[in-house]
Amino acid sequence: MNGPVERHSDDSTEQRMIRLDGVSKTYADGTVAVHELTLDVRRGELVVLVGPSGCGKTTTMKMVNRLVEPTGGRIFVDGRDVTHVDPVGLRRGIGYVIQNVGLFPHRSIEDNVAVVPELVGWPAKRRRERARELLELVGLDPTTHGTRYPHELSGGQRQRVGVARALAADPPVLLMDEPFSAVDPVVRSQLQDEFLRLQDDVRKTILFVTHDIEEAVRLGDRIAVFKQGGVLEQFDNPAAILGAPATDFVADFVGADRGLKRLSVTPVTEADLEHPPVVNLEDELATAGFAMGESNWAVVLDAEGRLAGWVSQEMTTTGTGRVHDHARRMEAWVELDDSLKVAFSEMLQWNAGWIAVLGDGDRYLGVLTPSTLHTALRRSVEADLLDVAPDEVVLETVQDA
Ligand SMILES: Nc1ncnc2c1ncn2[C@@H]1O[C@H](COP(=O)(O)OP(=O)(O)OP(=O)(O)O)[C@@H](O)[C@H]1O
Repeated sequence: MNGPVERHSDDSTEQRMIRLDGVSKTYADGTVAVHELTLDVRRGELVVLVGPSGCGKTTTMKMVNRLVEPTGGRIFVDGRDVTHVDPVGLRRGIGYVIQNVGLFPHRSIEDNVAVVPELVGWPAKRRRERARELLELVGLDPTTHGTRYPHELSGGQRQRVGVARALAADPPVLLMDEPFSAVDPVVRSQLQDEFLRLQDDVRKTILFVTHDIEEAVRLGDRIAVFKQGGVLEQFDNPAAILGAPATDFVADFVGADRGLKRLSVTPVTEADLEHPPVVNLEDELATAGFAMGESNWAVVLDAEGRLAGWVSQEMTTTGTGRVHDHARRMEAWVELDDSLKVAFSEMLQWNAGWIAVLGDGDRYLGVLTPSTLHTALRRSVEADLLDVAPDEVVLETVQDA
């Protein structure tokens, strides 16, 4: 394996919202929590810090809002060196979400969300409107939940309030420290989905800490993998972390099943698709049978090129009339850019030997089979290893070996 890598592209100064420049932290007792860390987060990007317990993730994050003072190096937020600015003012411009949220127990949910706007002197009406708007944004009903107290909500709902509170003053930067780890796996997965949708809307610059590689892969635009002593082992996009771990430590950390994890970060592309015969709903069965040639089945489209179903060669030889009298509906489909994981679970759910791939609002593009799905996965792994585009990869097959 190669040594640690740090890949950057498009790194103009305006692009960088958070920059750590050779930052270190040695605690008073001599513990080296972070060692000369250089790392940046681009505007609107979500970077996940991941690594085993005690590797310095939380320390790194807390140095950005100065809850911990670095012992070396410099930190920039939006181009400004924040190492020596007033920490209280700094923190007002940086949203902070932590595990177990830390809501004020004797304040209503609405008031909890409005804490920062209150601190910075917004009038009551504006605070209330903002709180209600944010509760809605994170999937809570302001009328039902806004007047309740923290203990009257579920753990997942409290985490949502934590996110709403962090967004209240519309800070450009969010720091999130294991925000979803105190809830059960099902709620956690829901919160992650909602959070991704929310981030699509609000596009904040986010530094996110977790010790869970699955969460990192799901949420991160880029992932920084740390090992003990706050040493950065690899900083790259999820596909590259899974497909081409830079060190043995990263390979161990992401796990032997990284090929499977990779399914969730590899999108279906047009190059992966097969193109079986296609017939039209209005075709005569005989014409359709002829168009199928040697194939046992064909995809059926309507007049606008949308997926209508499928028809078998046998139906065309035993039946009469037109395709639409015999075609079967096709329930198993995905959209272009869905992940291979979504495609694979769709195949399993419908027990289907192939699934249709649609793009551009319902337009049929081709099909994906278990074998093309496997090829797509191998191609994306090879592409990362060779650092080329996926369609430039020539895969060896067992027959070639
Ligand atoms: N206030 C402190 N004084 C001394 N050592 C500390 C202090 N805070 C953290 N440490 C030590 O610094 C190292 C990094 O801690 P940190 O909390 O940053 O790790 P982490 O990666 O966030 O861990 P976890 O995943 O368990 O939260 C650990 O060895 C920890 O014991």
